[in-house]
Amino acid sequence: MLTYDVIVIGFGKAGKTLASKFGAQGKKVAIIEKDDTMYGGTCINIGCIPTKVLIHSIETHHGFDEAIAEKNAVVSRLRAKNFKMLDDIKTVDVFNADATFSSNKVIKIRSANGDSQELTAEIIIINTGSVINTLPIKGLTESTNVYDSTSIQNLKTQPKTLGIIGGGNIGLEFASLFSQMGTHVSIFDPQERILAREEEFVSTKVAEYMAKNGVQFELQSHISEVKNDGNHVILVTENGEYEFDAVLHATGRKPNITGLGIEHTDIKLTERGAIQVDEFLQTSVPKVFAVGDVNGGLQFTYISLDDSRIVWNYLKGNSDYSTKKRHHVPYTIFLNPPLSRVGIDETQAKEQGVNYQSNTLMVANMPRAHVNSDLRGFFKVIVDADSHLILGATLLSAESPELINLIKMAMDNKIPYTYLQNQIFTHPTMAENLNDLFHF
Ligand SMILES: Cc1cc2nc3c(=O)[nH]c(=O)nc-3n(C[C@H](O)[C@H](O)[C@H](O)COP(=O)(O)OP(=O)(O)OC[C@H]3O[C@@H](n4cnc5c(N)ncnc54)[C@H](O)[C@@H]3O)c2cc1C
Ligand SMILES: NC(=O)c1ccc[n+]([C@@H]2O[C@H](COP(=O)([O-])OP(=O)(O)OC[C@H]3O[C@@H](n4cnc5c(N)ncnc54)[C@H](O)[C@@H]3O)[C@@H](O)[C@H]2O)c1
Repeated sequence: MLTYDVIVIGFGKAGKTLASKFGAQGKKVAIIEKDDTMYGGTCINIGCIPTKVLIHSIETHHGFDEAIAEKNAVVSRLRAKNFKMLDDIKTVDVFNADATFSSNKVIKIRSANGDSQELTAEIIIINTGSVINTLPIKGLTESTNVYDSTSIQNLKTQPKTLGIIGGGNIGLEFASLFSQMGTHVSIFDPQERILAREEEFVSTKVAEYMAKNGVQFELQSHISEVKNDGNHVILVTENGEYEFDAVLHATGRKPNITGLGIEHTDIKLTERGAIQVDEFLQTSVPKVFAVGDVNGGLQFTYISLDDSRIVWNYLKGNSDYSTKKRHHVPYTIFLNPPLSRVGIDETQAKEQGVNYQSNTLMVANMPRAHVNSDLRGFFKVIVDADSHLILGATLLSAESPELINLIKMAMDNKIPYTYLQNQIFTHPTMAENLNDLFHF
């Protein structure tokens, strides 16, 4: 049995950050990653980074083959860099093996060649991420030319037509990507409108821009079967049959606990199959933590990173910050133009009975938008009319993924909107429009 100070299962954002920090302090750390194409985790290898390289490449007028090559180059570079970052630390051992709990504090690791050994540590960090939620639709897994968010990134040729099952973050981002390449895309989703959690006019505007790129929406539709006709894929719905060169299914991701041997421990699961944690991400076993997607929280890389901060501080005896104190989590869906959100929107302000004011500014009225020759979108904010604090913002525009972080910072630091109204901003930028946006 090998004894460590800390064992990390999974090379995701939180796990690698903690392994690196403990290693830098001279702690003996084992980090176990079962897949040698996944050093750095989902984000770097099959998630955020490759998808955004593809989007950026296509938006800067590269073709399909070039975009795929660029994506492969970036991913290989970052994967190698991530591996080296930990492998170079003397007290950190990186194992390429499958990890399973034998008991609360003992992990059995098995490498591809069948070798196995047992490891133990007082502190164990579970960072096994999430896996694709494959719906039990007849023929979905058996049909050819049907892809998930990972396999579609390795397509050899650009499909002329693409059907997408699921109009969530992944479905919409791939729809935007492929439609900009000239592929005819159709999105199938049971909901009445895309982005159902956003205000209706946001959904309408996003749908309008996507439709201009040729995206078709098959909403309130239910797929009963997926089948092949030669090389084509047929989606069978109550409204008829639809034929495509390729189909992507993207209907959510679920915490990855398969094969972890949770049944050999006292770790509890939530009703939804995530690892149950407290506000410091500690499981029901003391000093065993679950960080990132596996604990059932928001599935973003920056949440996994924030989880690592909470665990790090907690283990250093600082319990000032916890998930209970995590506020104003922003997000961006990388469409064209991108949609970025933080805080509450007007519908939620009304529901909460807040005395609010709202303001909307159209991108077409912004000088920088004319420089960029992109007049699409709007900025909308909600403020508290009494305290002057910012309650939320929805930005549908170029550069919104950067701008939203500025608004989040103002919200976190309780900076009143009047400050942004009178702040000096460089010109011509999209940020300078915050002056007018906060002018009520
Ligand atoms: C297509 C796509 C696009 C995305 N885009 C964005 C985005 O733009 N922005 C954003 O913030 N988020 C995005 N996300 C979400 C983001 O990627 C995830 O929330 C984040 O990567 C989760 O990280 P994690 O720390 O939970 O673990 P992960 O990075 O998922 O790492 C878990 C690791 O554990 C390994 N593992 C699992 N089980 C075992 C075991 N038993 N033994 C050993 N190793 C094991 C896995 O192989 C994996 O490498 C995207 C996701 C996808 C799929
Ligand atoms: N930009 C980003 O930050 C980013 C990008 C991609 C993914 N992600 C993360 O990855 C997670 C997973 O993304 P996702 O798009 O798979 O999940 P999601 O939860 O965002 O969307 C799932 C979609 O599938 C639809 N759906 C459910 N059942 C269906 C059915 N039978 N037929 C057709 N559609 C059906 C839902 O209505 C929903 O629109 C996201 O929740 C997000 O946290 C983030």
